[in-house]
Amino acid sequence: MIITVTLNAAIDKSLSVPNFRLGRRHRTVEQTTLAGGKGVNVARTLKTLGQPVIATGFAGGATGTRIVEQLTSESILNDFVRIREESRTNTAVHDPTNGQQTEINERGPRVTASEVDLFRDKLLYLARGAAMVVFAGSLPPGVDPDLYAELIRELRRLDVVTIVDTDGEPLRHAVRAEPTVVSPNVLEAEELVGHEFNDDEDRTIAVREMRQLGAREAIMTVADGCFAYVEEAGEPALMRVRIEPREPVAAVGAGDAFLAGLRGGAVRRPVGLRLPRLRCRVRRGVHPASRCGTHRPAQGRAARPRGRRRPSRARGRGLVARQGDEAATGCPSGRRPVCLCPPGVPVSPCWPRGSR
Ligand SMILES: O=P(O)(O)OC[C@@]1(O)O[C@H](CO)[C@@H](O)[C@@H]1O
Repeated sequence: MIITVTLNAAIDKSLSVPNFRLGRRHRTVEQTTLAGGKGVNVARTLKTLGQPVIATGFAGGATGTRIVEQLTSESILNDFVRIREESRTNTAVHDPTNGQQTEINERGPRVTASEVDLFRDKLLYLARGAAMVVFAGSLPPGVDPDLYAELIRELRRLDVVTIVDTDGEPLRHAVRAEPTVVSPNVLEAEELVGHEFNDDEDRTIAVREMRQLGAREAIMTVADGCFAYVEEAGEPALMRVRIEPREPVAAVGAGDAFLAGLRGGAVRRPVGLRLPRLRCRVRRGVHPASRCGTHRPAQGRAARPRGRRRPSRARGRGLVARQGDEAATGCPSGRRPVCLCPPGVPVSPCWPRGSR
């Protein structure tokens, strides 16, 4: 189970306004409203990918009720703390003539100390059945900027993976609490490390710096993918992942969907939080026998003699290929891989021993 935390949930209003100009009156040609906030968007994508997920956070007033009802109508499990003040509405204006988007986010409701206490209790209770908690988005007024950091420390004690995507002071505190992954966008990352990035070298240095600040892994999203410093079989690995450009459906929440896809793939794998090797420029190549050319099994596990394997959570859940699964793995050499591909990706072919 993955839990997503959205302390400043919103109704996202997206307006399509051709030839949008400041200081003028416009009429929309299209408009949509959707329950949002970064954690809610992550939950929606995880649900679409078939991952068990619960969305939590604060929801207040009629807008809060609307957020909860909309999530429920989308069959997204949710358990929000109801607060006295009204949840916010965020507005994005999209101009189809030039593709530009202008976003205006409200600050959100004032949350009281007792409402924060209720949330803390709820999260720590839910986390007992969770593999991962994703903290995403801004904090509403009244919430201590240290809250994410405090919860990350608590969750580390429960052995729960923590992912943080926020900005400003909450991000600075959170990264020092040693989360498993920190995942800001470029602007948020520049603010965190304290300098601007002019080229890819600066961006690569930045993900390394974020790791030095405390995060075990750092992933910085950019327009065409991400820069990442992650653990590969226990070793740190720097990666530049490029994603093929696609026709955008909506610009709001693209980074949240990216994070959900990446983490949804990682949660089922027993060790580390590996990036799928899709279109990665990595230090080591992909084995030529690879049918899909993108995946390989966990190193060491396939080579360990039978009977001496450490039990893994994923294997216990029957999520990885085992001895005798030739038909499933399509392994040409007869060696059985332990496939750690992300869900939804065909089972990886064999990665012979010692070929790395
Ligand atoms: O004000 P925050 O919490 O930083 O961001 C909120 C927000 O802009 O982020 C999402 C897109 O990433 C939207 O659903 C939402 O309105």
